[in-house]
Amino acid sequence: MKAILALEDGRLFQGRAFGKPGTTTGEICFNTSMTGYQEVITDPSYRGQIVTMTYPQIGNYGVNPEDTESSEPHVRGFVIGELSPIASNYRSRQTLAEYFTEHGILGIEWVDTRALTKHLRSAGAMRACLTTELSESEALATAQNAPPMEGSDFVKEVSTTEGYTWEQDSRRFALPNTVTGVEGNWLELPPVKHRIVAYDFGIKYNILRRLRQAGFEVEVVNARTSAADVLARKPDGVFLSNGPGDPAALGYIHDEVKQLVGKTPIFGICLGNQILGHVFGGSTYKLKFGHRGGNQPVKDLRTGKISITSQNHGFAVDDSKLPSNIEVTHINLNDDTVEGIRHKEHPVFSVQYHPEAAPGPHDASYFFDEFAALIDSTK
Ligand SMILES: NC(=O)CC[C@H](N)C(=O)O
Repeated sequence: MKAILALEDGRLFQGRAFGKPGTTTGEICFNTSMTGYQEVITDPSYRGQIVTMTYPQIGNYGVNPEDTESSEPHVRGFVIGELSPIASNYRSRQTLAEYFTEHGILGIEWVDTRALTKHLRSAGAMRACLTTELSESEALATAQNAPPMEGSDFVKEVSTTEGYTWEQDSRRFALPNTVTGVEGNWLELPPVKHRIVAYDFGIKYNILRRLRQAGFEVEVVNARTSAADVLARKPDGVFLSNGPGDPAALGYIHDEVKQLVGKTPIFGICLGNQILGHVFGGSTYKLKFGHRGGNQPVKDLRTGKISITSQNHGFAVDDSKLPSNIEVTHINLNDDTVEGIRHKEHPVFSVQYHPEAAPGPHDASYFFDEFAALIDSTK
């Protein structure tokens, strides 16, 4: 079945549909990761977006139940060069096309994703319509009428309704006995040392796994939980998660987090970093085309060390608006944008990128232990 991808500026692409036929709109963005399509598709931060993968062939290792980053896919649509005709891996349970059909997601293959990505890099992020039903002119009009990403609160769609304590089976990380031949070959989890509350703005499973591996018991709460409610639980610290949409549209969250600063140690990732930017009196702005992929170079300004990092963000903290009690600790070497900040008086720090990887490099994974050390230093 034929599919059309129409960009709001009139650029059109045609290809072959897979997954669930229909019509979908969203902000179109590109991800340069070579592997990890399943983690990308299920990352709640992609809510409201049509994602293009620049890696030419996708789907070759299928879909398995262990590599999801949340309970469902969040991309509004998926654009690729070629859907692998073979899904082959010992953990694969279904093909990507079957998974999309089951979850109602429309994909398009046979798109020149290099041309599309170069177009987005020069023209900037924009709205798009992906359809198997509409004509080219109808698809274009639908893209132009879609709501913009600026001002969108998607956190309310993805945050957990009920609070819960993260339970982790250490065997999740094991290679099965059928591969290793060894009974009980799994990663032992350390004993719980700290108890924290994590705000769920669209949290990825691997953040929860990495926090547990660093000795945290994590109580996950809805994005609307008040600061008073969080403090009443007497946590050792508070974590602010990643999440979708425009960080400037979340005033109700900024107001609560503001009341936590100075009361408890805080660590934020991605949307959590942007929320802290607002809480500290600064602001965020939309990047021309965002950072999404597993090869983003970040410099730690305190040590001079460079990490290759996993990223997924379309907004950034404006360093010119940060007050003098906030230190910019990390910058992106591609465009000098803010990648990490720290409060000079209170135990609060955050990074714009993804130390949990999933997918991507593990250079930055030490931040989970740094949060534990920060909590210890304040006790
Ligand atoms: N991964 C995230 O937390 C993304 C944060 C925000 N939605 C952005 O696009 O910049």
